[in-house]
Amino acid sequence: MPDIDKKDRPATSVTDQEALDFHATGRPGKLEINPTKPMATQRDLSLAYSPGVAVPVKAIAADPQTAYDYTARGNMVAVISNGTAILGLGNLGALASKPVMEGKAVLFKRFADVDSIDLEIDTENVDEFINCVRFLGPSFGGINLEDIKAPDCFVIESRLRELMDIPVFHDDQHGTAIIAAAGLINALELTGRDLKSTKLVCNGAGAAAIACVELVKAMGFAPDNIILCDTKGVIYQGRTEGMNQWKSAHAAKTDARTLEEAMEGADVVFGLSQKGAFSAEMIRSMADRPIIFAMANPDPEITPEEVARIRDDAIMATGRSDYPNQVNNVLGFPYIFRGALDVRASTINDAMKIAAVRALANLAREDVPDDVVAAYQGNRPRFGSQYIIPVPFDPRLISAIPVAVAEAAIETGVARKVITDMAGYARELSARRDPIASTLASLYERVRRRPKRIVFAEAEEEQVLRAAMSYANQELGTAILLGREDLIRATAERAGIDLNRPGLEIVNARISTRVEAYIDYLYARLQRHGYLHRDAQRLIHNDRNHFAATMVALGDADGMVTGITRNYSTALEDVRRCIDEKPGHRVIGVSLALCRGRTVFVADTAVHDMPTAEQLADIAEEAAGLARRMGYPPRVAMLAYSTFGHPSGERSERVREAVKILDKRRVDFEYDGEMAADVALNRKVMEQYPFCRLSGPANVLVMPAFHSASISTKMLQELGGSTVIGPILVGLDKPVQITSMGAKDSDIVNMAAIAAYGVS
Ligand SMILES: NC(=O)C1=CN([C@@H]2O[C@H](COP(=O)(O)OP(=O)(O)OC[C@H]3O[C@@H](n4cnc5c(N)ncnc54)[C@H](OP(=O)(O)O)[C@@H]3O)[C@@H](O)[C@H]2O)C=CC1
Ligand SMILES: CC(=O)C(=O)O
Ligand SMILES: [Mg+2]
Repeated sequence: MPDIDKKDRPATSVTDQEALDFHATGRPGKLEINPTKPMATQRDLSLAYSPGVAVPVKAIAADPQTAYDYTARGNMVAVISNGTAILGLGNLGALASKPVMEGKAVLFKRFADVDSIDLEIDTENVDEFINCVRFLGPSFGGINLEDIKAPDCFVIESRLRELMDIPVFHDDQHGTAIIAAAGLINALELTGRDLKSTKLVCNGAGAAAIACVELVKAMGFAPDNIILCDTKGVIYQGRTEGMNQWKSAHAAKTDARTLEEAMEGADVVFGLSQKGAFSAEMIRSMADRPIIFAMANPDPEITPEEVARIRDDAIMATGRSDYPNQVNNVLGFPYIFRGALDVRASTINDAMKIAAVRALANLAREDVPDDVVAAYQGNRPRFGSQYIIPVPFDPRLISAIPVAVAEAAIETGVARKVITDMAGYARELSARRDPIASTLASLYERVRRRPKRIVFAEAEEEQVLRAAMSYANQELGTAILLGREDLIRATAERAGIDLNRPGLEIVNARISTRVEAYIDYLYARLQRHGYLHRDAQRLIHNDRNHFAATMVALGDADGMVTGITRNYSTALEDVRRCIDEKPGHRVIGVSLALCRGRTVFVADTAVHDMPTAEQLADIAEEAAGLARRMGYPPRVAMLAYSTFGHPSGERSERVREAVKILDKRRVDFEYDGEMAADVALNRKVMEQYPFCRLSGPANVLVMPAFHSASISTKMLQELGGSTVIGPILVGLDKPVQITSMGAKDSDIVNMAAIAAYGVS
C-alpha cells in the first residue's frame, strides 16, 4: 500500500482555536482599506475632494472609460455571496459567509494584487439578489460571485452577465471547472487516456459540478461517458425527482441508479458534493489507474490516506492545501480577473477560460526553476501523479495565467484596452508579487525541508508556548520548551494549549542530565573573565538564556529564540557569554522592512552604537551577506544626512571613509555612498547623480549609527505601514535570534524560523 508521504504535505493543519484566534487578533477580520493618495493638507483635500474632485467627475461623465484612469474601479472586484452554499458546509446564510468572502478578497490581493471587497447580500430571492447587484457596475471592474447554491447561481450569473458590462464570474462554477480541467488534462496524459473514451462520474450536480461537466464536454469528452449524481443518486434520462433544467441537460442514458453502480469501472471521479461521499468499495471498483478528484471543502469526499489504503495506482487530488495536487479555484480567480482587468475586458468568455486551463496545465509540465522550488516544500516537483497542478504559492502563476487570459480577451474582441508588449506585461505582473509573503514563505519552506530543533528559552510565557506550538504544527522541526515543567504545563492549561503533540519537547534546566557538561563548558569560557565555577553553575541553573545558548553551542539544539522577558542588549550579552562571533565576522542586527512591494535590509539595528568607518564597512558586508542568503542581490547604500559630499560634515566623513574601506576590500557586491535615504531609494532622485555606482534603488541600507537605524525602522513600522522583521542577529557562530520584549507569537515563530533557516 502506498503511503501519503508526510514530507510531501505542507503542514497547514490548524486547531479550531487557532482559526478563531487568527480571525479575532488585532483588527477583527482579514481586511482593511488604505488610501493611495496623501490626505494630509488643505491642498490634498482640495485635490482629492472639493473642488478638485469635480474635474475627474466631469471627465468621467464625458467619457466613461476614463473612470479606469481616475478611480480605483479598474483594479476593484466585488466578491458577492448570499451564503447559500458556503464551501461544502451548505446554506448557513449571508453573514456566516463573510469569513470566506473576506478570505477570497484577501486571496485576490495576495496572489494577484487585485483590490477586492466582500459584499454579503441577505436574500435567497433570486430577483432581489440580481437587483441588488446589477446596479453596482460603476463601482467595480468585475464581479466575482461566490458560494451561491445551484440552481439559483445559474440564473443569477446569466442574468447579471446580460445586465452588466463588466466581467461577472461565478467562481464556484468556472473557477473550479478551469482548475479541475487543467488537472484532468494532465492526469489523462499521465495515465495514457484518450479523453474521447474516458468514463467520468461526477458526484454533485450543483454549481461546481455542472460547470465542470460542461467544460469537460467542451474539451471533447463524449457526453455518453459522463454520469452525474446528486443526493438522489444517478441523474438518468427520465428521472423526475429532484431535477432542474441544468441537471436534465446532462441526464445520462444508463441503467446505473446509484453512485456505487456508476463508479464501477469509471476512469475518473469528481467529487463536488460533501465530506465522506465516496466509500472504499466505490474506489476499489474503479478502473485501473483511476483519477480521483475529491474536491469538497473543507473535507473531501474521501481522503488521500483512505484511498492509499485501498489502492496504490490512483491519481488523487483534493481541494485542500495540506495534500499534494490541490484542485482549488484559488489557482484561478485571482489571475483570471488580473488578466481581465488589465485589458478592461467586458466579460470573461470561454476563450479566456480555456486559455487559463491551458496555461495552468502547461505550467505543471514545465521544469520548476530554482527560485520557485521553495514554493514546493523544498522538493523540486516533477510532473507526475503527485504533481499534476501547480501549488497556489507558485510565483510563476502571476505572470503565466493573466497573460494567457489577456491575450485571449484581446483576440476575441472583448478587451477595451490592448496590450501590445506582452513580455513587458509579464514582467510587470511578476513585480506585483508580494515580497513579504514570498520572502517568508520561501524561508519557511526551506526550513520544512530540513526541520530543526529550536530551543524556546522563555517557554513559561504564554506567547512563547503558542509560538512553539505553531513552530511544531508547521512542521518546521522540534520546539524545545525550556523552563520548569510544572509552570510550562500550568501556562499551557490556562491558555488551552495542548502540549501532547509531536514536535514539542520540554527541557527542565534543573533536572537536565546535561547540566554538568554545560557548566564545564561555560566555566572554561569565562574563568579568565572573572567568573568562578559557582558563577557558571548559577548561570546554567538559573538563567534560561545561558542554558539555551549553551545547548546550542554544544549541539543539543540547532538554534534558539529568546527576548520577550529581557531587553535586547541584556539577552545578547547572555548569549555572547556562551557563543562566539563567527570567525572573520562581526555581530550585527539587520531589520527586514517590507513596504509597498519593496524589501529593504536596514543595518545595524541592534549592536553598534556609533560605528567607526571600519565597523560600518563590516556592517555593510554582513548585511549584504544576509540579503544574498535570503535571495536578494545586494545593492548597498551607505546612508548619511548628506549625499556625495554635500553638505559636508564630520559624521558623513566617517561614512565616506567606510566606502573607501569597501573599495580596498574589493567586496563582490554593489555599494556606494555616502548618500541620503531618498537618493538611495528613489530611482529618479538617484539619476541626479549619474556617477552613482548602484544599478538601481538600494535594498540594503547601512545606517550611520544605531540611533538613526532604530528610529527610522520604528518610524517605518508605525507611520509607513511597513512590516518590520528583526533585528535579525547575524555574525554569531550559531543561530540565535532575539525578539523584542513583548513580541507576539507570530513574531516569535518568524524569528524561530529564521534561526532554523540557519541565519547566524
Ligand atoms: N475545490 C474547489 O475549488 C471547489 C470545491 N467546491 C466544493 O463542491 C461542493 C459543492 O459546492 P457547490 O457546487 O458550490 O454547491 P451547490 O449547493 O451548488 O451544489 C451541491 C451539490 O452537491 C450535491 N450533494 C450534496 N451532498 C451530496 C452527497 N452526499 N452525494 C451526492 N451529491 C451531494 C447536491 O445534490 P442535490 O442537487 O441533490 O441537492 C448538489 O447537487 C462543496 O463541497 C464545495 O466546497 C466548490 C467550489 C470549488
Ligand atoms: C473553494 C471554494 O470556492 C469552495 O469550496 O466553495
Ligand atoms: Mg466557493
